[in-house]
Amino acid sequence: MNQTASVLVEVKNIYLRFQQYTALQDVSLAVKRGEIITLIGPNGAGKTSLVKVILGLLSPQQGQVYRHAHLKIGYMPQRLSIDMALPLTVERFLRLSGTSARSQIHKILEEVGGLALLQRPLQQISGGELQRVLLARALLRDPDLLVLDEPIQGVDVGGQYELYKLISRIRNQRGCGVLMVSHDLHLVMATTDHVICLNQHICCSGHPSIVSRHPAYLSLFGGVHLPNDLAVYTHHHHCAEHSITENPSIEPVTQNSPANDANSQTTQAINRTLL
Ligand SMILES: Nc1ncnc2c1ncn2[C@@H]1O[C@H](COP(=O)(O)OP(=O)(O)OP(=O)(O)O)[C@@H](O)[C@H]1O
Repeated sequence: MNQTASVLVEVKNIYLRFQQYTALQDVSLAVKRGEIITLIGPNGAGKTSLVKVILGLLSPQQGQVYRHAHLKIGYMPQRLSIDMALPLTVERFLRLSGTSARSQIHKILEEVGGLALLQRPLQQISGGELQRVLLARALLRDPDLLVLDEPIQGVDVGGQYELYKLISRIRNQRGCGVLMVSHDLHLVMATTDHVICLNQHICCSGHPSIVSRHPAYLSLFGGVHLPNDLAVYTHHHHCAEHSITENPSIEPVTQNSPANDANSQTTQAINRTLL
């Protein structure tokens, strides 16, 4: 079996600088179909910047970005750039992303447990309800890859757990890949396959139970007592556990090769949904 066939996106050896400040150093990762990958790291670690590089919204100074041909991405941004004073129902807001079919909007809102919100004014719904609406918007394109930048913002603790369970259920039912950003590893532990701990570079990565005991993770997020019988994970800076060597169905799209039509359409579609 071709191990690289299910890779949806891959970035290799990314360096990103803002003027003199280096936000990302030698970062590599890949997301496969059916897999949930979580990026964790402290404030300013470069998580959103990395997401934007993957989406094609930021161009790194070095490195390569590959996206599967005709990849459809559903993106849930960290911040909603919309004037909340605008009188906009949830349904109208979802229609702004280009979907006119009412039945489709109903179906997706039902999937995220938000059908009752359909005719509610957007500015009156709670933080947790808004996150479900934003998730619905990301799903409207029937994405191969869901990219969720801090999906639990503004959600209370019980709601956070429910939202992660919902994301996991969506992955199981749709078989899409999920890349999400989180601040709290323990909340996502049960619902993520692979964690990447980022602090400009990749400090450690692997299964959440391993990362949660890794010295680099502990030095960033504070220690817990380790049981003696737990295996110690070997730390690799700049590791790329899903590295691929060759895949004709994966297309390079960064600076050394112009974006093809499908990829530029993806980027345009993402930009449209950013409002
Ligand atoms: N457009 C920009 N111009 C200059 N600096 C930027 C820009 N975007 C991000 N940065 C800087 O890059 C660093 C990484 O920012 P980024 O938003 O990627 O971090 P983050 O890990 O997502 O943080 P948070 O958890 O607080 O959202 C920060 O120091 C930020 O100030």
